[in-house]
Amino acid sequence: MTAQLVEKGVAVQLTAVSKAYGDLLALDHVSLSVEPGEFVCLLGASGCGKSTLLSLVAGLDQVTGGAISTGDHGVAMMFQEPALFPWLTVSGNVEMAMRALPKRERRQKAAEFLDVVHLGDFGKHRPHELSGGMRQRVSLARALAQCAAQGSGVLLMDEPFGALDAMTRDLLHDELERIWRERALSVLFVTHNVREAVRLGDRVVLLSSRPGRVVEEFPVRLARPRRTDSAEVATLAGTITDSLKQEVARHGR
Ligand SMILES: Nc1ncnc2c1ncn2[C@@H]1O[C@H](COP(=O)(O)OP(=O)(O)OP(=O)(O)O)[C@@H](O)[C@H]1O
Repeated sequence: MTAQLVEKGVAVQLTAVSKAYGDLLALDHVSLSVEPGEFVCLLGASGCGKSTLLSLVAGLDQVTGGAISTGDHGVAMMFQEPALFPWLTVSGNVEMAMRALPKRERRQKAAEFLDVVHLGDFGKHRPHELSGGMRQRVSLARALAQCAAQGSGVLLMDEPFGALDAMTRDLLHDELERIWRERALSVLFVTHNVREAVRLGDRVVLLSSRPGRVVEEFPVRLARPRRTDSAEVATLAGTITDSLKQEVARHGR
C-alpha cells in the first residue's frame, strides 16, 4: 500500500473505511484522499464522524473495515483545545514533540518553530500567561515540530480555531495558510464553519449525517489569499450550506 501511495503521490488515502462502535456505525465506506501539498476541509453535521475519521488517520483508533495509509511517516494532530502541559514552559511544550533529539538541538529547533508562529519572545512563558490564540499558536508550533521529528508533512486539524474569537481566527487563518505554503504541508482540516472551510481549503468534502459517507466534494478555485467576508467566499459557502442543510434534513436532525 505504501509503495502504491508513493507512486500515486498521495499523502493520505482512505479506502472504503468503516468504523463501528459496537452497534453504532459511525463511518460507512468512506473513500478520500489528500494529495501532497493539498489542503482538504471536511464538513458535516454534528456527530457524522469527522473526529472519528481524523483519529483513525492519526492511528489513535482502529478501522473496522477498509484501509488507511499515510505513507511511511506519521502525522501530526492539532485539536480544538491546545492541550499544553501547564507545568512546562512554552518552549518545553514544543520540545516534547522532539524527545528523540539531544536537548540543545531540541531547544534550538523549538525556538525556530516558535519564531514561525510569531511567538519567538514567549519561549520562557507558561501556557496560562498566554491568550487562547497564542496557546493555539504554541499548539501549531508543536505540531510543526512533530512533523519535522517524524519527517512527515501531514497535519490533521480538528476544529483548531473553533473556540477563538473571529478576529483571532482570521489572523490564524493567514498564519496557517502561510505556513502550509512555505512548508508544503498536506492538511486535513475538520470544521463546522462553512466559510472557514472555503477560506482555507483547496477542496471541501461534505460528509453525510451518521453514518458518515462522502456525499459531495467542492473544489475551491478562488484566488488566495481569500477573505472570509468576501462575496466569492460567501457565495460558495452558501451553496455548500444548502447541500449541508439538505443532508441534515434528509436525516431529520
Ligand atoms: N469512543 C467512542 N465510543 C462510542 N461511540 C463513539 C465514540 N467516539 C465517537 N462515537 C460516536 O460516533 C459518532 C461520531 O462521533 P464524532 O465525534 O466522530 O462526530 P463529529 O462529526 O466529530 O461530531 P461533532 O461535529 O459534534 O464534533 C457519534 O454518534 C459519537 O457518539
